[in-house]
Amino acid sequence: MKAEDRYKQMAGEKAASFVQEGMIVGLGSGSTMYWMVRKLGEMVQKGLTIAGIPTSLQTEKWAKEFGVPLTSFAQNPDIDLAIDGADEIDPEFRLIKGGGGSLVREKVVAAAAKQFIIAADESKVVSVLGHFPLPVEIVPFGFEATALQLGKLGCDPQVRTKGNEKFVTDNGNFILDCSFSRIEDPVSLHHKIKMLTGVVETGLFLNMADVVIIGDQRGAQRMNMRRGQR
Ligand SMILES: O=C(CO)[C@H](O)[C@H](O)COP(=O)(O)O
Repeated sequence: MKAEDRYKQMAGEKAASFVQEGMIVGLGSGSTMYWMVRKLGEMVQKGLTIAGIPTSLQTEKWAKEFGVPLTSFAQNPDIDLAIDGADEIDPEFRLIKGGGGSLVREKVVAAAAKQFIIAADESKVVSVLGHFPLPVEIVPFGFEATALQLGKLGCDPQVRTKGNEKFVTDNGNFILDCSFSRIEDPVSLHHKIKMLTGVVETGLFLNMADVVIIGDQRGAQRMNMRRGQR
């Protein structure tokens, strides 16, 4: 196994240890979450009673495969704990997410959760957000016009593709990947993008993460948030 995958496994499994008896758990998406969901499956086999709300169809499949019971917002609109991965994490725990294309469901679940934990390998920690192209989910109708408006904010939006086709999210939408290089003011950028007609959601997760667990060569440890920022 590559070092990066081992770090993801360590971080994902450590995040699973935060889950307690009786919790409703938001199950994030991406390869780090594979390990988290797998670990939860083992914990359930040993007697833990929980129910998960998956943030993607892929995560739902993993949960079923590993025997993690699922529930829905209709039955449980309050989530005790959401766990997810990230594409970039800055010192104030601001995130870029959506590399896997599940950002809308991930954000809905995280916003409904009392606590939000991020698990990632060390490569995701950055001093300034923006090197990873910011995913923005948009409705397909008139996406060319939405892309034009987004470009005026200082990026060159690229429609995400899968093979020869446009990538379609679990919500039936498209994703524009927007390279800004350095996002100096994530709050302002998020609001500007959200104001554009046709935009569903941005991959900027601001003031949401409570705990960040990073896997590296020393194991999996909690990252300290830079003080005085929230
Ligand atoms: O935001 C996400 C999916 O939309 C993922 O959490 C993010 O892309 C990290 O993925 P991985 O754990 O595979 O590195």
